[in-house]
Amino acid sequence: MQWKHMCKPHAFTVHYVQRMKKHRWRCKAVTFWCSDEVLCCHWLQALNDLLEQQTWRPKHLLVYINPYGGKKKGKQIYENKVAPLFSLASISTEVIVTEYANHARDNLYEVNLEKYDGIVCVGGDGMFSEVLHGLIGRVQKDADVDQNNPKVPLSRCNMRIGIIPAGSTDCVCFATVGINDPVTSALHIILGDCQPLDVSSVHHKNMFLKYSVSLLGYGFYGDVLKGSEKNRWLGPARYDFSGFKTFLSHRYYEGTVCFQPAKWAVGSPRDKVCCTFGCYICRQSSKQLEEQQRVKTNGLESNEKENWTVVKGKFMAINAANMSCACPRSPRGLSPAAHLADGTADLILVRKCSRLDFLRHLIRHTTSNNDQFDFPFVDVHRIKSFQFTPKHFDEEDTESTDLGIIGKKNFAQICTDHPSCGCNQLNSVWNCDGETLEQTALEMRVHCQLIKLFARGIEESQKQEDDTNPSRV
Ligand SMILES: CCCCCCCCCCCCC/C=C/[C@@H](O)[C@H](COP(=O)(O)O)NC(=O)CCCCCCCCCCCCCCC
Ligand SMILES: Nc1ncnc2c1ncn2[C@@H]1O[C@H](COP(=O)(O)OP(=O)(O)O)[C@@H](O)[C@H]1O
Ligand SMILES: [Ca+2]
Repeated sequence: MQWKHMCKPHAFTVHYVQRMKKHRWRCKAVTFWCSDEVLCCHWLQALNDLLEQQTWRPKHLLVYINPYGGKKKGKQIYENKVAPLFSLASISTEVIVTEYANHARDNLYEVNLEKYDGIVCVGGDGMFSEVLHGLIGRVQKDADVDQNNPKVPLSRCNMRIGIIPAGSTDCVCFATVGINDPVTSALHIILGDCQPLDVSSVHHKNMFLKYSVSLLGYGFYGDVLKGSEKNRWLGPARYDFSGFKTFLSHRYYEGTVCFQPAKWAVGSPRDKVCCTFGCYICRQSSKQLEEQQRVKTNGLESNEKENWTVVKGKFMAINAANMSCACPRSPRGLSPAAHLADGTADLILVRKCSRLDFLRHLIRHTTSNNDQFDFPFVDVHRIKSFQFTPKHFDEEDTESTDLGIIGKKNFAQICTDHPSCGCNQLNSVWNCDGETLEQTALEMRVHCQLIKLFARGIEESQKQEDDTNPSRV
């Protein structure tokens, strides 16, 4: 709210949020005029008192900008679209434009977090991942939690993160806000929205590798990412180019997947209902998970061996989606019914199939009412953890096999398995929220609601949600 002193009559301006089409929000203003100065002051006082009571709204923010993300417009987007809104809302900021990869992550280990009510990340999913690792790592360090222990319960992060989309895919923003629009994201931050988010930890034996909030994918999405890296100069189009090439190469990879189903979970990956604002399934599932954990720690349940399901095979893709992974390329995402905060991930196994079938499966990601899981070569499971071991995995010789390059000894074997492609690529790489992982054998575990975002999930479409009859927040 802003007040302008005008000689006569007296006036003040209220800025508010208006909902537009397709989850877009805009800041609008209305000016109230009054000839009675005392009455005007009373109104101002009352409105300011109401604003003061909204303690969940941030007042001090720490902002990291990746100037090289997406179309390299991060700094411009922040300065032109976001900073003016923050100053209108009387939010003070400390802005750091990153100078090198991992600058934001390293900085978060040093900075005095108590000075801030939240962190803002201007960039893509890779930049968000950096901030995520900095914040979670910092909180574990302060709480003396060993991140290398895959079984240890992690300490929750209360500091919220806001994402201003300025990257290539921006799927974390799209899947939590409903649109990649810097102004909309800035308004969610200003209003102090809060959306808890599941985070998966990824380990190789007893070594911590990475956290993932969106996609942990092997095979197709790993190869797309790897192939895109040398074409970073193409900007966001590098993924389409690499996607096309990866599709043509039509590789499959052998290995064993073991997973633990999330038995407590209320929903299933084939549900028609999606995760929305105030999601009932997230609330119910996380409550049941907490109850299950309470029973376990109280020793009321015998230490029964937890069920593991084992699937061995030849896979085009193995995708663990912590959230829908909706993005402009795929508006419903890799797993449309996945939830943001239910403590589970959806494990999608796409087995070896023909090129045409794989194309049909991919195309279904782009349309709104087709089920991409409705194929005999696709299985999907709601899980709490999984492990993957590639077939060509030599414990003694991890490094050379992890590079995926076969030695002479194995060559005959790959030629019979893989006659057509003529490549010597045995293993794929993992795509972990847009970063490639060195190791191919790994385990993943979901940590329910480990972090919080300045977002509120996807609001269900309302009839009045159009430009002619907008609704106000
Ligand atoms: C035929 C068209 C098929 C389109 C299928 C689209 C599926 C898209 C699913 C997207 C999942 C996104 C998960 C998020 C990953 C991000 O973390 C991560 C990093 O983002 P950042 O750069 O912002 O930091 N992004 C990515 O890994 C990019 C994944 C993009 C995949 C695009 C695949 C395009 C496939 C095109 C196939 C074309 C076949 C044509 C045959 C004639
Ligand atoms: N100043 C910088 N110089 C080089 N790389 C950076 C810098 N700041 C961040 N990065 C890295 O750039 C990568 C991609 O950033 P991101 O914002 O996700 O863009 P995109 O969506 O185009 O991939 C991330 O891995 C991040 O760590
Ligand atoms: Ca989830």
